Amino acid sequence: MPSAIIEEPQKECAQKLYDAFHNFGWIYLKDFGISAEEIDEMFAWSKKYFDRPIEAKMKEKVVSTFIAQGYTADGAESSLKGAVSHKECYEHSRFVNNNCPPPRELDGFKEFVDGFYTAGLSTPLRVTQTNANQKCFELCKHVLKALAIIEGNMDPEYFAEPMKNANPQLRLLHYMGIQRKTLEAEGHWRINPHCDYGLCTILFQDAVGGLEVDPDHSGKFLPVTPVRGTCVINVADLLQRLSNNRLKSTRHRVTLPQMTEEQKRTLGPDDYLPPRYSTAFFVHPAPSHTVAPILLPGEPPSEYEPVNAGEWREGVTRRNYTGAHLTNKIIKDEGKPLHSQVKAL
Ligand SMILES: O=C(O)CCC(=O)C(=O)O
Ligand SMILES: [Fe+2]
Repeated sequence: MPSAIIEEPQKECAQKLYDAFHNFGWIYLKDFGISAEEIDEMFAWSKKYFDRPIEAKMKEKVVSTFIAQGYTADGAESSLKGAVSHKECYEHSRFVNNNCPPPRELDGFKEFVDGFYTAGLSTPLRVTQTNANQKCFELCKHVLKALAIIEGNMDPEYFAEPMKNANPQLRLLHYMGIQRKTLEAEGHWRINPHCDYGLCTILFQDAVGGLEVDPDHSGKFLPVTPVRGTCVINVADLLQRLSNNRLKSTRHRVTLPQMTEEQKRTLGPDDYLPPRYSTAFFVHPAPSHTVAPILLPGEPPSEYEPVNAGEWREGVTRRNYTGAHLTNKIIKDEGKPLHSQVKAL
């Protein structure tokens, strides 16, 4: 039973958020404390990171599915057999970042991306300035609290403990400039249709477009048109399991943006689409946390078994990186489970 008294305005806001997640699976959020300029800064850092030579980035590639941290080259990760996702990305972790470019490579980058996690920690890790990226971790905690207030009569503080040692994953994405005909070919995407596999995802996109969602899993994808100064939040697999399908994991993909004939004519030489930048913040609970479905009174047993969050995450990461369909098997699986490396905060 809820252990705290929730004020009406807070409850009303939580209800709106919950209804949007329940009915659509994803939302746009505005006025959430991160300005459009701060989001621009995020993409400016991304651009600096990806503009470096491929040899430098490959030295920092992801080498373990337990600590999926570092660089992933074009084509090295795909969650769909037979699909090619034309993107490169950089994953940053809250705790272990051995594959982060050193200051001599990219001065200031580590401090910037580290900052996604540091707000709100009551330890020496806490920093006094508050910038956009620190607010991401705070934002995800607020969103989860709002959902807990409404969902299945949960304790509003339900997520406080699993988020304390949580290791959400920050992912900077760069979709290289690409010919239109490549993306029009069967099985080619900027990112193939998939569901995220944490609790939920906070996503920032630039103005290029191409993100689409299929919340009903019916194959009918709708464009998520970029709106400056907003972020998009979508439900992911663990929240679907936890809520016993009351919240549905949102299927999504990135492909050709919707374009008028005029826009197609002005694409430039050889029909190249401009590059696209986005940043995802995948909200995962602490690896030791068990995610078990919450049943409403009288509900029949769930189709979902309880899962350990760390094993779940590692299992999906392994599938995405080492599927037989991928030629670039970069994972050596030599890492130790993350929770055994995390020092007590
Ligand atoms: O780039 C985007 O807009 C979506 C990225 C995404 O879905 C992912 O990385 O899981
Ligand atoms: Fe995704």
